[in-house]
Amino acid sequence: MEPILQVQNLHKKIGKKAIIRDASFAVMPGEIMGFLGPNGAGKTTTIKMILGLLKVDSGSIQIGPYDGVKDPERARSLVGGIIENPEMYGHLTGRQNLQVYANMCQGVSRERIDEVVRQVKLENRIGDKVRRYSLGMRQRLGVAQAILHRPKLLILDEPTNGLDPVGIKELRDTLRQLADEEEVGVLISSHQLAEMELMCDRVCIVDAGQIVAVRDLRAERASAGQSDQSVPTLWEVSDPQRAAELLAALFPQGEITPAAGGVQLSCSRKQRAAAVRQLCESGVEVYSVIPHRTSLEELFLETTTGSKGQIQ
Ligand SMILES: Nc1ncnc2c1ncn2[C@@H]1O[C@H](COP(=O)(O)OP(=O)(O)OP(=O)(O)O)[C@@H](O)[C@H]1O
Repeated sequence: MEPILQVQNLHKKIGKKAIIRDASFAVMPGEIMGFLGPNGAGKTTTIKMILGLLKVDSGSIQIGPYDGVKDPERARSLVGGIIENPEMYGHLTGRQNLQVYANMCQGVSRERIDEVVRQVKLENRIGDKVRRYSLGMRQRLGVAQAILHRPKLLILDEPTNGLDPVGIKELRDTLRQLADEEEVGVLISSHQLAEMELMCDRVCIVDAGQIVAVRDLRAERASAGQSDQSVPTLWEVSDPQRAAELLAALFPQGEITPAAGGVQLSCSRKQRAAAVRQLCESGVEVYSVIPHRTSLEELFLETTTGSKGQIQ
């Protein structure tokens, strides 16, 4: 399968400052890709170049079969985007807003408007004036507007800003459905790491204008529980000292450290099963066994410096 977006060796200077340095990443059809980074890392600048709102200094942006730099119009016909809060007319209804936008696109029928309204689950409120909408409803109307022309790539810059948990979940469901059912590739920037961990198939972390990590969360989720890799594991037990002795006897190579309510020891799935048996047979009660996987927040903090404008 070919990527719907392929960014390669992208560079951008503003004034004398290098804002983006040699950035390369791809988004596949049907994939939700998180675009993460500290304030000032260069996310919006990259997104603006992909959307054709900012000139590229060097490097390439391929959108489907089209060259985004040399053939911007055709390339952008495949893209829908929202940068921060979508602009809407508050005195018009949701449907009228979509109609205004549809009039600027070619071939958007009334049926298509009905279809996107259903997709973003605004059927019950589409006849209300937009000034009465919650932020979450405005965001979903923004998504409806962005997908009216059936883009293959949807780009959202910080769409979860200011949304409450219900609004975030609704947006997540809408994007998941677009990715799964219509094979739309989604590039979404956000600072909400826990939310991105739930929403994204992969994440790309940018720091000081460079891509510093790409992580395949979907593959990690699929392999979780199946892989027999050794991972740091927290053992919450009735008698931590006795547990430490028993675990040390069972795994002489292992490093056992005290932890809240128990001990910590790295072990594989099979080793965990053997250890639980041993502890229980020896009269130590096991309350929980928690394998620890690196969270997105930990990866983010490890790979980013905070983009304090150190590049020139
Ligand atoms: N028009 C401009 N003139 C000068 N510097 C700019 C301009 N636009 C962006 N920058 C600088 O480029 C860097 C990257 O900004 P950008 O908005 O792309 O970051 P971001 O990752 O989207 O940050 P945030 O998470 O805060 O939105 C910042 O240092 C910013 O100050």
